[in-house]
Amino acid sequence: MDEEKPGSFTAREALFYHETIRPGKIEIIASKPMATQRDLSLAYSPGVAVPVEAIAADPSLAARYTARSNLVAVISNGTAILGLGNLGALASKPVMEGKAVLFKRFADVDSIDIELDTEDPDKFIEAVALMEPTFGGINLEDIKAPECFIIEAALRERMNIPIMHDDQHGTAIISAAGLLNACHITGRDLKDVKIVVNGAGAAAIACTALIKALGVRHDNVIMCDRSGPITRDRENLDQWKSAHAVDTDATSLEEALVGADIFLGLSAAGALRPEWVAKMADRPIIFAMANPTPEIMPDEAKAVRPDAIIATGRSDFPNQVNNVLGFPFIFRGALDVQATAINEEMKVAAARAIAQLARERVPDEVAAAYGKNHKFGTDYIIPAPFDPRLMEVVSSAVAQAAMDSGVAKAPIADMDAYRLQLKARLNPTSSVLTNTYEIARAHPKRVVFAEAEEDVVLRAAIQFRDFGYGKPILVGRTKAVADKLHQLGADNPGDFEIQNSMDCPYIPEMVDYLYARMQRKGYTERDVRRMVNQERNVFAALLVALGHGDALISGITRTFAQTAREVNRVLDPKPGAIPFGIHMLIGKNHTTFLADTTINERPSAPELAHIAKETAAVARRMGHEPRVAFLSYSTFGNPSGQWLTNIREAVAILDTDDPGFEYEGEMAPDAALNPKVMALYPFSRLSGPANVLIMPGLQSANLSAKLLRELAGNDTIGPMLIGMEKPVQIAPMTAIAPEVLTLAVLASAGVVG
Ligand SMILES: NC(=O)C1=CN([C@@H]2O[C@H](COP(=O)(O)OP(=O)(O)OC[C@H]3O[C@@H](n4cnc5c(N)ncnc54)[C@H](OP(=O)(O)O)[C@@H]3O)[C@@H](O)[C@H]2O)C=CC1
Ligand SMILES: CC(=O)C(=O)O
Ligand SMILES: [Mg+2]
Repeated sequence: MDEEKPGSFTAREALFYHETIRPGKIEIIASKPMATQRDLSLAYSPGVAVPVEAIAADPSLAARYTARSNLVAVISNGTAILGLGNLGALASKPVMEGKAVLFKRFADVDSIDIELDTEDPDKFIEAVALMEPTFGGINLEDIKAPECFIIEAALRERMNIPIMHDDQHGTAIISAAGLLNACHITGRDLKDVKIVVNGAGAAAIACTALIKALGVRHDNVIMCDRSGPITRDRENLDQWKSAHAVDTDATSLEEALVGADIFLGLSAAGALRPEWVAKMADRPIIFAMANPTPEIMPDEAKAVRPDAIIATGRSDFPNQVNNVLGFPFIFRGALDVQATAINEEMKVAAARAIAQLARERVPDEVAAAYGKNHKFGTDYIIPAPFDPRLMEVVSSAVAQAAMDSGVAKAPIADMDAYRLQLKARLNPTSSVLTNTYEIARAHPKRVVFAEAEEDVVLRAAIQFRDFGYGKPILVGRTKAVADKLHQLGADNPGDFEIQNSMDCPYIPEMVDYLYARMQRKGYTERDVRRMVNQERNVFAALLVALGHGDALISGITRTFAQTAREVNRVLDPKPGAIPFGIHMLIGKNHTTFLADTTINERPSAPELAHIAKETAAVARRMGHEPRVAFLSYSTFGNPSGQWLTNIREAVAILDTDDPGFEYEGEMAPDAALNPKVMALYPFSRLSGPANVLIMPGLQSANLSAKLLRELAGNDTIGPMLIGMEKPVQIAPMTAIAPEVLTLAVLASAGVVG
């Protein structure tokens, strides 16, 4: 590979990536504790004998007591590594490790690579078949044709778990999805299109079979291999190639391409020349899918045919048609229903689900990951691999098709619940917030977005409306906001309520209201009028104060302190309340509330007690039974120190108030969170690890929230502002649209505020 690859990486960087941290790309992590003698006894001898005997008596229990049902082998012999050819089993290992990582990253499927050093299909088949007890599924990879067809067919016959040769069927599903969409965009009907397929190996044969099953006519497809078009009169064709032979006068790829609508390349780097592309039909569709270097580079094709839709297998160009969009999600769905096979119905369902997804609005996580706004069209015919919706949409479609076609051993009873579970599987935040989203949807409120001219805010507001969480009220210059709504592709942009302080009918009542509050603080009516007209947070807060909106979200364009100051001119704390902030930390298996992370520098004992009660109430509203720990560097007086008094007094206040939840303190984080350390304090009133942590001061609180996010990889929501008379949320200036949306939904659902 060249040393410099424009816009992406050098060969040295690729080697460094593979070498650094630890060699390779995977490691195995235990899913159970293995810290004590007891853990050892349970996990290994003698405890392990119990599940052994249970599985011997009932093999289906392997799904319950072992990792098998979520474990897929990626198996190759290295005879067709990407488009690099037969470089042997060992050399294929980086690709197979990579596929294993993609299984985990995109669909939470555990996966291990296996490289078999044989080109003999019989030996390969025997080796894989013997591994059936180990795996819930087998993903065959980079095995050349025609051996791959023999191997896959034999294994499907012999084994009772899903087997898929990814280069055949994964690729076929994705390219079919891309093709459906490219034809839709160019106004073509599959039954009329003329296609040239270059390559007649594993991927090409399977892709061609699938598009024919979807309606492309046999005689409209010319397949070429290294010797040119595969015609009926060619000799020595194997059964897989001859199945796609046609009668044609074309004697070369170049001739076959004259007037063709579509080029499907599954062959080798540079196999397609620009001058041949020039002879294709109007608005040609070019899928140059050879990896790592396509049959033609997109800029070369565009130079001769600016009207073309171009896709490659690579992630550094638009339209990545690559089986990574398929295999993780196809196996996820197949494993979840314990499918005995991956059949045609499941493949077609996956292809249609992927094609449909590309036509829907792209969420902001994806726009943020790719640094651009994908919109269905020439440069976006297929979803991007980091699109978090893929798992929910594709896996559920595959699972449903497996059930409908009778290959599911464990059908799913509640598909809606399964979809939610899929969504939560990669993103624990979404499961933690499911309730909140439902509450917001059930009682939609009017939320004022104070900074609607900002892209992130406007995207959040659009989704707030489109997902049915409530009615956004957009504050900004009317034309600027309206233009942005068009730019961002909002549906029915005219339906949004835009409030502009320059022409707002509520200005007189706003000025009266604010003047009454500020006249004895040294402000003239004119000062107040200017403030209402010029300070968007003041104007937005006034909309809420006067009942023209129910909640307020701001924070993107000013610091937290400044935004809070402006809002405070208009809105007061709730009677008797102390405003403070909560960060919610979401890990894979825990949700923790941390307070006050935002406002009170050294809270007094009554303030700490108040913060504890309010935070416990928020935790409960979000579905968590609160166990509150007042944190300190000291656990029950050890070591002693001068800063403990107000924490102890706060605990004493709760003792008197009997607040109806568990609390304890003062304690260090390990005594609050680690069961073994907790056991040293049997008198502690916490029945389990704390999930609400009341911090002794702002320094430690704010630092902890940020450290836990940066170093421990927790997802963080917040700060969530508590204690204002109307729900107000102030997003961090660095927030992206999904974070703004979450805060808006939390405010609207009345869960915080
Ligand atoms: N984007 C994606 O997701 C995927 C892309 N691919 C790519 O598809 C290609 C083929 O992979 P796979 O099917 O697994 O491999 P195979 O070894 O099974 O097949 C290779 C095929 O390509 C043909 N071929 C090679 N060079 C040329 C050429 N210059 N002109 C015409 N045909 C040629 C071979 O012809 P012959 O039969 O005459 O030897 C053979 O039919 C690879 O580049 C691979 O990276 C594969 C899977 C997924
Ligand atoms: C993507 C893939 O599987 C290949 O190129 O072989
Ligand atoms: Mg492959």
